[in-house]
Amino acid sequence: MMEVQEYDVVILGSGQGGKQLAWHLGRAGKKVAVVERRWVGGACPAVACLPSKNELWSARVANLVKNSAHFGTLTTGFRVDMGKVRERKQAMIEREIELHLAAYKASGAELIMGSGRFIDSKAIEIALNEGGTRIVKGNEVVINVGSHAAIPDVPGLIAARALTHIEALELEYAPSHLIVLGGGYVGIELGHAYRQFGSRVTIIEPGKQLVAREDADVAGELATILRDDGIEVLMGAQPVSVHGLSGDEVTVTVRMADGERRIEGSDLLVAVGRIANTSDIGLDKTGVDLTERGFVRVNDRLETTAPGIWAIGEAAGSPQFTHVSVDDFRIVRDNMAGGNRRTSERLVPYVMFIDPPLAHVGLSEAEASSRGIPVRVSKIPMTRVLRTLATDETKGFMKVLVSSDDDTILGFTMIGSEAGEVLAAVQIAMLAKLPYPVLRDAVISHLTIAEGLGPLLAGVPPRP
Ligand SMILES: Cc1cc2nc3c(=O)[nH]c(=O)nc-3n(C[C@H](O)[C@H](O)[C@H](O)COP(=O)(O)OP(=O)(O)OC[C@H]3O[C@@H](n4cnc5c(N)ncnc54)[C@H](O)[C@@H]3O)c2cc1C
Ligand SMILES: NC(=O)c1ccc[n+]([C@@H]2O[C@H](COP(=O)([O-])OP(=O)(O)OC[C@H]3O[C@@H](n4cnc5c(N)ncnc54)[C@H](O)[C@@H]3O)[C@@H](O)[C@H]2O)c1
Repeated sequence: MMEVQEYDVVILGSGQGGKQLAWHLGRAGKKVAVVERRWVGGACPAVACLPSKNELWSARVANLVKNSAHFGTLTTGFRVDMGKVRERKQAMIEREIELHLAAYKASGAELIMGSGRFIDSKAIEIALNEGGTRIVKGNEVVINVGSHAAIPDVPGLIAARALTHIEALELEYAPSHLIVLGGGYVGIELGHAYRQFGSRVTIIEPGKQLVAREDADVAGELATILRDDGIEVLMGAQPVSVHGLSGDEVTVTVRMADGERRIEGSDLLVAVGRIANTSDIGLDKTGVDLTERGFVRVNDRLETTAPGIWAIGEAAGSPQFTHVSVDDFRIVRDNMAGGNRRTSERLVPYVMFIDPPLAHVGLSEAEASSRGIPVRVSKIPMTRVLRTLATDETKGFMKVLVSSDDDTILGFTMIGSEAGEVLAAVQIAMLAKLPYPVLRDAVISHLTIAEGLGPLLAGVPPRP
């Protein structure tokens, strides 16, 4: 019988919240093990947020150079070196790995590289990457195994060896024509980046709008921006078959309201959502239940249905953002220590990093309406923000929702230059429960984008 090594806490998956918890508990003197099969710091710094934003930044530079004559800088032709783009991204990932290893070492938490699977309620057998097996058991266990890209059941898609975000971030060429399945976060961010690198891009979205959770005016503005930049956006387009091979020649047939259409391209990216990595980790041995969609069932303290087992991040069905997984860590940390923090009490912002970005926090108009919450709405185009006169970054708008009952800010959405930074200012006002006239009348530096909050909030209609 193999030795079972006992720990105070075992964390399965070095995800965004789990690693923070490991470092915290390790520093506090607990005996902690983290089991990670592939990426030292989880998906975000290896194959998701950081590498994608790194390449998106390179794409923005390419776009600025392409348009530099407009700003008075003349170049004698330019070309994008995708090998160099990938190399810069890879160097950042290597630095991240070193930083993560140093953080593990400094905290005293043990990182075990291997694939983990429950064999008992709190015991995990690890197939070690270096060969061999270990069994670790935690007094408490945390599941932080994340998710992977879903591959829809479309005939010919598997044979076409389509890219997911992982392979798309490794390309050493800009595809001549990239076809993207999915008009969500990954498809739009990477599709837009490759357009800026010079690819022809077609985005195929079965829904009636892009980014389903946003208001129709937001999704419409986004589609306009993508189309103005030369991206073909097909909505209400259901992929029915795929032929050929991504990286060579690939054809996607879609069914649309007016019949079938064939799109011929060179490369195919699949970005249709995520599936939790929960199917093969032995949860049947634990008493941990899953939801119908395969996420670990948790309460809003992030406790699973098995005592002493917690779940964090995407595997727990939390909103699919790194900052949410990190907040899950804070909730589990405090609840493990006897506190009572809840996921239902938090305000979750998010930013889609296209150029210009889309940022949102709080209620949308559609949510307010479906929940019967009366709101006052103000919206201004980015052309009303004085800074855009200087930068020519005039695309997009700002929109704010204020309660009709009092002066509370309930929601904010912006597509426009620096949207993510302006978002944080509004989010802080919301957290502080600042009545909107206080922010409206704040002295905000001229000539910043945030200055636009003045005219935006001045446009809030009076209380009915
Ligand atoms: C292309 C892309 C770009 C993104 N950009 C952003 C962004 O800009 N901002 C943002 O907030 N979010 C972004 N996200 C989302 C963000 O990456 C995720 O929400 C975040 O990484 C989720 O973290 P997590 O804690 O759930 O786990 P993850 O970071 O997914 O980590 C889970 C870890 O568990 C490991 N694991 C799984 N099963 C096992 C097992 N059986 N044994 C051992 N280890 C296992 C995996 O290898 C992985 O390392 C992006 C996602 C993608 C795909
Ligand atoms: N900037 C960020 O914070 C960032 C960036 C990337 C990803 N993410 C996170 O990762 C999550 C996953 O991203 P994603 O883009 O994979 O999913 P998504 O849920 O954002 O979008 C998936 C899209 O694919 C469409 N779709 C579904 N089935 C399809 C099919 N058969 N063919 C074509 N399209 C289909 C859906 O209608 C939807 O619009 C995001 O929701 C987000 O939470 C965040």
